[in-house]
Amino acid sequence: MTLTPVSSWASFGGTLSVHDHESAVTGTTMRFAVYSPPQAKKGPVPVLWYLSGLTCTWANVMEKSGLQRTASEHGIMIIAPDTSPRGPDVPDDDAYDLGQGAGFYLTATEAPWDKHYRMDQYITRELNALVAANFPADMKRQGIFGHSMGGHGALTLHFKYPDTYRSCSAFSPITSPSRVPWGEKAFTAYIGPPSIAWEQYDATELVQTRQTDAHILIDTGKADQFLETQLKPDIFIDACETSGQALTYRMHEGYGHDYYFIATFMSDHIAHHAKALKA
Ligand SMILES: N[C@@H](CCC(=O)N[C@@H](CS)C(=O)NCC(=O)O)C(=O)O
Repeated sequence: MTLTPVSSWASFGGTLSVHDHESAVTGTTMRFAVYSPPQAKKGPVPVLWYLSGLTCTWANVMEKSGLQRTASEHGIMIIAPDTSPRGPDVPDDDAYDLGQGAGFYLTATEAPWDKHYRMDQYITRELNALVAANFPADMKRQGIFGHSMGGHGALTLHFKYPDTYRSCSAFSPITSPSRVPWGEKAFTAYIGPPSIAWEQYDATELVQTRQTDAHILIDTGKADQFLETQLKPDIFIDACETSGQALTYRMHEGYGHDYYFIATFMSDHIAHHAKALKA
């Protein structure tokens, strides 16, 4: 698998680089970014995956969250994949919450989405192998976090692959997509009408049977415009209490759904993963 370099910048003693590659899983050219900390010049470092939200690419978190400073201090590599396959031949929708930019980290089974939309397989298998082969990454020490739709992706991939993604956190995640409009719309389009298949992509369902040894950290703003309609923290908090999943869920007065909020708490999240992965 060949990587095509797109851009590269020095940052906090490390390197932020962007790469393209042909994906056998999505059948498209995929783009992702890597922040490699200075410690990676001496040997493999822990890897932290950041899954972005609706409408985003690799760029939002790398340009707006300021993660490079703390990732550099802790010696953590950060990988930011795209949020969907893209291109003129990839099905799309006029709405921002379906199609390109809205892959929901699942494998679509419904036409026309089923040909390219396989973001969970892309991230857990193909991009994982690419990172292992091309970067000084210690693949035995991986964590995962994300925002909104990407927070949902991080939670579900952690519950499904706890031995791969040993630590987990999220900013303003959708925690029960089966019960909210964003999820209902995307799941119906990608995997068909409500069925047992919905449960395997729903963090609130997964935590009931697949609770892990990790301590999950979640931050959400009390002024988030999606709080009551799309995020519904209480459903997930209750499910974690019932199943015994360790969770710290912090609600922050005045903060919204944006990267000003994420930037405020980014260093806490990287420190949380560094501690769990013993960076
Ligand atoms: N722009 C959309 C909302 C999409 C949105 O808020 N996306 C979040 C993730 S769910 C985001 O991170 N947007 C990009 C950014 O803030 O840089 C709308 O019209 O309501």
